[in-house]
Amino acid sequence: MIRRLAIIGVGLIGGSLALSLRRSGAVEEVIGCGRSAENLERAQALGVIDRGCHDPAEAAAGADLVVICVPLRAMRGVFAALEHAVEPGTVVTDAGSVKGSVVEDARAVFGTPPPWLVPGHPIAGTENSGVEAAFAELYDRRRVILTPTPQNPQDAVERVAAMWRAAGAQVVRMEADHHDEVLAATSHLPHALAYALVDALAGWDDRQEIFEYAAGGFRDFTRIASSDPAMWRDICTANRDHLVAALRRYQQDLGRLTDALAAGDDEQVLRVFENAQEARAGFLRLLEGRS
Ligand SMILES: NC(=O)c1ccc[n+]([C@@H]2O[C@H](COP(=O)([O-])OP(=O)(O)OC[C@H]3O[C@@H](n4cnc5c(N)ncnc54)[C@H](O)[C@@H]3O)[C@@H](O)[C@H]2O)c1
Ligand SMILES: O=C(O)C(=O)C[C@]1(C(=O)O)C=C[C@@H](O)C=C1
Repeated sequence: MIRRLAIIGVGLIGGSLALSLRRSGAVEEVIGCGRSAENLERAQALGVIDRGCHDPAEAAAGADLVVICVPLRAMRGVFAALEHAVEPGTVVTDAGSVKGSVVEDARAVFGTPPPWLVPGHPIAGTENSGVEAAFAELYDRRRVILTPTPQNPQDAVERVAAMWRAAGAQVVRMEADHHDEVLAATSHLPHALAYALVDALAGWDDRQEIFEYAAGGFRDFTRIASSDPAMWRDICTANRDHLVAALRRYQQDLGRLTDALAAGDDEQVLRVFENAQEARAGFLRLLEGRS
């Protein structure tokens, strides 16, 4: 049971966490921290938080768990605000989509990452932002990756893991750089490709006609290009090296497919499509296996 939970950044991710913990009866009181009074009032009206404030230090006072759910660019400022505010026994975690940059931010503010800060990342989300988009089921059977630092005591890591399990998620641990390499391929690359595709087509001369006759395939492929551009700028630049490597590798594969098509190598084109279909079926089985 969490007596007092502080959510810094009450949007899709933080709001959904509060709702899922309320659903399971795992939290007594939720304090929300944000910049705009209007958003905090909305969060309170939606039953996401019990009360709000603007200062992370005030939100953290007396909390047993603090979860930082702000865009990556705001992470360092929140750490600075928490520096002298975290009381003994309080554990802090975050939901940032890149973990190496969060540890770097912690080093920049604290020197050594503090024992009470356990970095984490829920692998769940949607293309919608803000507290209005939050829902209690977001983390059901989804993975949460924790990337503990050498400074973290075991009980702090376990406290964060127990919170995510109470929210419905399955928790795994990983080294931060490995996390960033894997997520570059499965999350950051697809987002970059979706944005790039829609941006490219929007710039073609006959764009009116292109969008006029696009349907389900185009909508499914590009859903994630509706995500918040600033948030994704932060994610892609925070994971620049791994994302650039993934993009270059993908460009090579796309180049080979382009060559096969241009050369009339229909067998090769079919091989690529068959491999992809089989691999995606395996991915869907993996997802179903978790439900
Ligand atoms: N959206 C996703 O699919 C997803 C999935 C997993 C993790 N994440 C990560 O979770 C974090 C939050 O993403 P989200 O989708 O909930 O975004 P969001 O825009 O829905 O919510 C972020 C909230 O933080 C607030 N905020 C910004 N700067 C702040 C500051 N300095 N102090 C306090 N509040 C501040 C914003 O006003 C907003 O209410 C990001 O770091 C993102 O990388 C996102
Ligand atoms: O489903 C979506 O819309 C998402 O973008 C969720 C998604 C992803 O799967 O890439 C996005 C960012 C995260 O850090 C984790 C999950």
